Amino acid sequence: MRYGHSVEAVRRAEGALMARVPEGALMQRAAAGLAAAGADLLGRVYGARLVVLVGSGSNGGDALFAAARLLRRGASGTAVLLAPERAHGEGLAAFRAAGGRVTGADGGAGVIAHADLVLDGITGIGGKGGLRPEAEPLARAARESGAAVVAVDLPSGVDADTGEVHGPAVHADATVTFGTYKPGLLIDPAAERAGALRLVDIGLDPAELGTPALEALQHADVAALLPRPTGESDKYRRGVVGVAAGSRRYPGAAVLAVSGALRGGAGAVRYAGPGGAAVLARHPETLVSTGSPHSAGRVQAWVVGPGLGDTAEARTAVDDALAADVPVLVDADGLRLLTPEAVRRRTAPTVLTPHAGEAAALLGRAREEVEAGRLRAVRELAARFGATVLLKGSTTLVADPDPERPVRVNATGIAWLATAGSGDVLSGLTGSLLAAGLAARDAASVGAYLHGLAARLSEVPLTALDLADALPRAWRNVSE
Ligand SMILES: NC(=O)C1=CN([C@@H]2O[C@H](COP(=O)(O)OP(=O)(O)OC[C@H]3O[C@@H](n4cnc5c(N)ncnc54)[C@H](O)[C@@H]3O)[C@@H](O)[C@H]2O)[C@@H](O)CC1
Ligand SMILES: [K+]
Repeated sequence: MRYGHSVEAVRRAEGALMARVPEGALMQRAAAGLAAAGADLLGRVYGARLVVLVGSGSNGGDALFAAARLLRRGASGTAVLLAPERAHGEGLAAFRAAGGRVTGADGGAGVIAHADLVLDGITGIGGKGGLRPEAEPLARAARESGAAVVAVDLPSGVDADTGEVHGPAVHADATVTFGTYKPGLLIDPAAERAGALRLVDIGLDPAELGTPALEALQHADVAALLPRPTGESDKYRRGVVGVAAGSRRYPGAAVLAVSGALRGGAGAVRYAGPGGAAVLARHPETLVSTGSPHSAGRVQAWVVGPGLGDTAEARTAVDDALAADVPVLVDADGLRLLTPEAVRRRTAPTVLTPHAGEAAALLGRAREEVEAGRLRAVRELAARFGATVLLKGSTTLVADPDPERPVRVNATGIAWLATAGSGDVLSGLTGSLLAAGLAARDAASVGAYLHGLAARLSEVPLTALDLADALPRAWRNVSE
């Protein structure tokens, strides 16, 4: 598992550790890790040209000490001081002693143009708001130069706790972060500014960090959660997933949701609705009925919504599924037929899987607002509906109705997933994991993980059916 902790938690753990170690020791650990990452990126340190962007806090101190280490290995460097009177004194002294030159913000763009490596030490976890006006041209110059841009702890200008970006921010090729990941490094739009992530252990005590704000499953976590048949399993004990999707108008959604469901580990898939003929043509193993979920027979979880349309039958399908005392996943058209009260009344878990536009409609807000503040939106939806909410996007988030539990973030997705029907496959897959017995947030986060991985393992441009076909490869990939 990869964890992200809030700034408050980091400050608390750092404070406790600082009381136990000699003054300056943490900054030296940070600087050593940062210098090592810089050296790896450069390949050859001797003769490399460095530029250090230095703000007024300890983030600049880290950058200056790291640069001093690289200068002692034969690099040359210039520090661009954004607040000359407030730059980290000891860091600056070490940098000068190692032969570093110093300039003001005005001289920055010129040196950046010839740099091999730019260290962004403008702000870290102490930063508020976007970059200040004097820093903006430097961030732009860094991005336009051929230099590798390494953010120190965080790309300056992004919000560490939420992943929001208020105004201009540094765009890094890599970020070297200290002690623990910060939520902003894992959630878009900030995550996209961070580039490749590298975590440097500075000795923070996990007990002092406390419960993370965010967690991201890794291969081993997913492998441990995947349902596996045992010697005693039969198809019913493995779980039956019901799919109420598709309509006369959109029969394809039925086929795609069933495709995902067949690859999610349940023992059998029941389909209920008007798309049965199309489903059987592609998946003869499906148990098909034409009525609503109520008359479809026993299942351990329902998936309702993809391609349902907004007819009376669609409404009945959603109401029927919600009335069943089993986990229910509601997606796409189904989301438009929901009320928070109907979801809150349920005792079995409910999973909602909106994309940003659907989430915006549920919250009564603009889509851009949801995209800019994904963490806030997913938490708010989970609280309002008392449901597990999977907010789709480049960094998919899964929030539990219990606000104390960390939000899960999935980073396996790729841009090619934005293709028609891809969400239908995800619904079927996640519903199948629910039917196989996974808890709601595990089913949602494992579903998102496998779905993204399947995309990575597919030929591109990919189609939704390719994704379903690639799921066994994703399954194998995490299990190996
Ligand atoms: N506290 C610790 O024990 C350690 C801290 N470390 C580093 O210290 C950083 C935190 O240091 P600080 O608390 O000094 O905070 P920062 O260095 O992140 O920034 C705070 C300073 O920036 C100014 N500032 C705030 N928003 C700004 C903006 N938008 N534009 C320009 N300036 C802005 C503030 O006035 C303040 O002077 C971490 O991110 C990490 O890099 C590391 O050295 C490891 C140890
Ligand atoms: K930074």
